[in-house]
Amino acid sequence: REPGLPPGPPTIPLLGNLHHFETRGMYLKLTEWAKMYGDIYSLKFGPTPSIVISSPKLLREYVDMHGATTSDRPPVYVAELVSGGFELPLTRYGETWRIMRKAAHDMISKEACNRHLPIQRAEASQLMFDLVGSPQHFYTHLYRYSASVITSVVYGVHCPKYHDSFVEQFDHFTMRLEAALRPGNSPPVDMFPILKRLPEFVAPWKTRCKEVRKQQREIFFGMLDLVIERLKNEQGNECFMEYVVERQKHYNLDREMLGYLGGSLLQAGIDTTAIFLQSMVACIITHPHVQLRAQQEIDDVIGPDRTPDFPDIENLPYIRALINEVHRFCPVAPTAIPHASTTDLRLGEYFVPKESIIFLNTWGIYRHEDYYENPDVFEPDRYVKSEFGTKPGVDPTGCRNDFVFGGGRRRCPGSHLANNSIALNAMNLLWAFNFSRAKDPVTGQLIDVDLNDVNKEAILLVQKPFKCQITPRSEGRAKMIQAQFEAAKGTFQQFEGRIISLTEE
Ligand code: HEM
Repeated sequence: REPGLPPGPPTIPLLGNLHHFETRGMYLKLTEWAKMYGDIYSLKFGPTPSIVISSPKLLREYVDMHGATTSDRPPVYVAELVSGGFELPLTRYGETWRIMRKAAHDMISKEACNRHLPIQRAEASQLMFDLVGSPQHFYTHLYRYSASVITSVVYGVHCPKYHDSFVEQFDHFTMRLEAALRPGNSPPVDMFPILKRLPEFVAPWKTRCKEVRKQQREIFFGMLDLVIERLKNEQGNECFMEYVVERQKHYNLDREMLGYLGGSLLQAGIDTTAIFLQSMVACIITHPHVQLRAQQEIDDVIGPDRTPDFPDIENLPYIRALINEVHRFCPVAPTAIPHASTTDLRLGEYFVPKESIIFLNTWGIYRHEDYYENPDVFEPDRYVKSEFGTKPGVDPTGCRNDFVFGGGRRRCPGSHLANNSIALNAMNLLWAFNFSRAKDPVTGQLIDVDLNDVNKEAILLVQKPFKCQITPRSEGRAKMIQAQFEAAKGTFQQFEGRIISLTEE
């Protein structure tokens, strides 16, 4: 470890800290080290220095306020093999990133998101309708919801079902992509670039990347061509990709960027929102007192005679607290996406060289005992008692409720779209249904759900599949859901285009 770097776990020659780095459940290891070495500490991945930031105050000082110098991404060779550096979340900080980010911003900024409310409302009606019909398939219903909102907004295509459809194919493709990119599934090429020269017959990870690249391009460019064709035939439906295709010159986007722009939004927007909703259901089942209080609030403010709508969230402080607590307790991206420095940095008493990796330890921040009372307990009430859920007397500098969306200039541009989806569905689901533990059909025993039982292999924080019972709160509510879904069909019509299959030429 070079002098000037923050302290950290002892290193060994050549590997640095690589030998005891845990890729499974990495956020837990990063947080364990934060408890030992402090809110900023350093690690060495081979020759590459990295720092880990684990407090609101330092995140603000060192990332949010140093946006110009901390917004790069570390090079990830496997990601370059797959998408040639064009996938927006992993694109290096430079002209390509700027062009693509600007276009994405024009579609999903806070103001632009108002245009997407009708389709989100219609999709949320279908989600409730699907849950009334086959509650046991809630996993795929939530995923379909999330996918269809993104495909409608980005490509103008509604996805009415999960099975045997684009949605299912995309879900499976995402698993293959994640397996190709997962740290640990390829040797540490970024630290030891000589490994890039390994021929394919001794490097099966290269073959995997090539295959995933082919499939990804089929999806991304297939969807793009669908939009171009629709425009040619004057059958446009005012989706985002039509808008940018028509202004391709204005944005300075070439075909490669266009393909990956839409694709990046698919990739970044679908899983994340679906995972949040799954985690929310798990938190509700495991905390019946929270469900009761949330339903009580909804009943008092909205009543049984209408379904909730976007503006209602302003009058539902407990539902807002519940959402914040789910983000805190089950952060979808527990280590965000690593940033990298583009210049040497002086951070307080430390010196961090150019091209260091910067980890935003979201999990560690949300479980920080100096900020949160009993951080390992799920308790939405903390956000009712204080704006940032923090304990009394905490200095609120840097505190916010959206650490889960990252920070600085790379902060998630989809947070407004995601927040609208999350708020509407949280209100709808609690208005419409009772959630409880499922019964084992053989023993009749209630099946426990363990919030700590997450898929440690995954990059995002995903609950392992769990069972639960979802029942409409009354016959009247089920009927209202049916009527609302019928009414939503008018909105879907606009987005009812042909959707290509991955296997189609
Ligand atoms: C609950 C839902 C979501 C969560 C938790 C989430 C979280 C994140 C995080 C942590 C990052 C990295 C931020 C950083 O580097 O500091 C990110 C980046 C990104 N997200 Fe999201 N996201 C969500 C939904 C969405 C949606 C709905 C979209 C688009 C439709 C989206 C598009 C993106 C894009 C394009 C990036 C890359 C930004 C860049 O590198 O400049 N996300 N997201």
